Amino acid sequence: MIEIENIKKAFKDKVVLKGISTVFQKGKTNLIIGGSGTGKSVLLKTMIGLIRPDTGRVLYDGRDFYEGDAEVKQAIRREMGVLFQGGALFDSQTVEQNVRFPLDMLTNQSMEEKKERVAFCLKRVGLEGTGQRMPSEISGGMKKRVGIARAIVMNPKYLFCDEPNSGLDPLTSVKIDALIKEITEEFDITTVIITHDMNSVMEIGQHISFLYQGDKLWTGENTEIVNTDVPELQEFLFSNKLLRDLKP
Ligand SMILES: Nc1ncnc2c1ncn2[C@@H]1O[C@H](COP(=O)(O)OP(=O)(O)OP(=O)(O)O)[C@@H](O)[C@H]1O
Repeated sequence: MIEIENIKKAFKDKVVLKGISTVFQKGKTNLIIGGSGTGKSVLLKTMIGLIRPDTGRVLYDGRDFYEGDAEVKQAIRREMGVLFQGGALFDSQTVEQNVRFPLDMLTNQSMEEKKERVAFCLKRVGLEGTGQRMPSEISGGMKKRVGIARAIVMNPKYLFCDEPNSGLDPLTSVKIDALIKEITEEFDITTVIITHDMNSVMEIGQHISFLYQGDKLWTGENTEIVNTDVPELQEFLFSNKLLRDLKP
């Protein structure tokens, strides 16, 4: 579980996060949704330590990420997996080398152990036998799967995904969403996903935080979201025709 409490962040006089509090649950796909420029990426960055919030706390299973000592912070960092937008693969390295990268950087495992772990992760994301291919030889959906394999190779407790469906067609997006949800449940990971894909909201929105201009205006599940009475969320949801047709 990750708890964030009263996270505020401003860049000079531009206030981006106005005091966000929420809880991201273990074994669930926790979505952060909202329109462009509303602070989703900045919030995610404050959670993983790329941007320090001006005030507020981030607690990883009760451990304070910013106020804990250096070892606690280091331990939490090692428990994080991140799926970057676009996959962020190294083009000059094979699929296997890409997935192995965190193990090479952060562990003392033997090459045999690392290869075994990489093979397990590649198999889990449906890419068995592709380790020797180059990123340029595989499709966009496969690249995302490689990114997921790399994000889980260290057996993370916390998984962060920034727009996992960007650049994918609708069918591939559904498959990637389903894979992230399966992995989250199977390995009991606290997964946090930034998205503005309404399909993802309905498919895997087990816990949703809606941001609007740096405030959190709504929290809940996909099953109840269409019943919201928050006007900003209604506007966000029902800009999508499919959902407009479902409007109660
Ligand atoms: N390092 C920075 N310095 C100054 N302003 C920033 C910085 N990072 C983000 N911002 C500003 O913070 C605001 C929120 O940006 P953020 O990237 O979090 O939006 P977002 O909700 O993720 O949007 P999108 O869906 O378009 O990615 C934007 O106005 C952005 O310009």
